[in-house]
Amino acid sequence: MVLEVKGRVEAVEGNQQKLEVKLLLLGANSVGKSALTVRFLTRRFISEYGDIESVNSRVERIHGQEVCFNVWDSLYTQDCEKIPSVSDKQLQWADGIILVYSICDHQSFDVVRQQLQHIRRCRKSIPVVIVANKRDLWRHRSVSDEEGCLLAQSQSCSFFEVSAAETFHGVLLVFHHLFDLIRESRVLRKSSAGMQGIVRSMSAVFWKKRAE
Ligand SMILES: Nc1nc2c(ncn2[C@@H]2O[C@H](COP(=O)(O)OP(=O)(O)OP(=O)(O)O)[C@@H](O)[C@H]2O)c(=O)[nH]1
Repeated sequence: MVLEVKGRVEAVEGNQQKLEVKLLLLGANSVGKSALTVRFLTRRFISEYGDIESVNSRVERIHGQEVCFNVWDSLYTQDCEKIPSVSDKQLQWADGIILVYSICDHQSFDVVRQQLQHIRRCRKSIPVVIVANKRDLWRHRSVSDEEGCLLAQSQSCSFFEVSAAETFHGVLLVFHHLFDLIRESRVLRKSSAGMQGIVRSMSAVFWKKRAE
């Protein structure tokens, strides 16, 4: 079940504003999307998770500011004829994406590669973090960390290897890092919109003067 969530910035007590970010988790079946989500939201690791697609929230204070994380834990549908199980709705909704694969499953790495290609075609500059999960199962590794790193570098993404089963902090780092990327990209968008505004006003003055 997918629950719709509120707007982007909400006023809270006084003049302070609560920042809101929307994070989408994608990746093949059983790579640990729910495990990562639940770890981040509750600090806990539970070994089994239902097949429920959901958006859940958690509010945190980062650098003195309230941040509401809305996390969409998606389901991978194998029978999808279209590009691997990423809908337009998901891509329009998200401020940032976490692409998850399991280090023990090379096919799940291929799914991430395909999903990333699709994402870059639709939303070229959306912040993306690639997460190689199940690091605790290194004895069964079939994807090297170099492969993950190279893919991330080639598509301007960040890369983390974690274990949702083992630690909360590694998982927290992923979500916080994505939050930082989203904040930077918003600042960049704002300043480029500001520049465009200045250029527009200057050219309006210029053309007005020429017309006089
Ligand atoms: N050893 C180990 N097992 C993990 C880890 N993360 C998840 N799992 C296990 O992998 C299985 C699948 O995890 P899920 O979180 O349900 O994976 P998912 O990607 O949400 O799967 P779908 O809901 O099918 O899309 C579960 O049995 C988890 O307990 C991890 O870091 N290490």
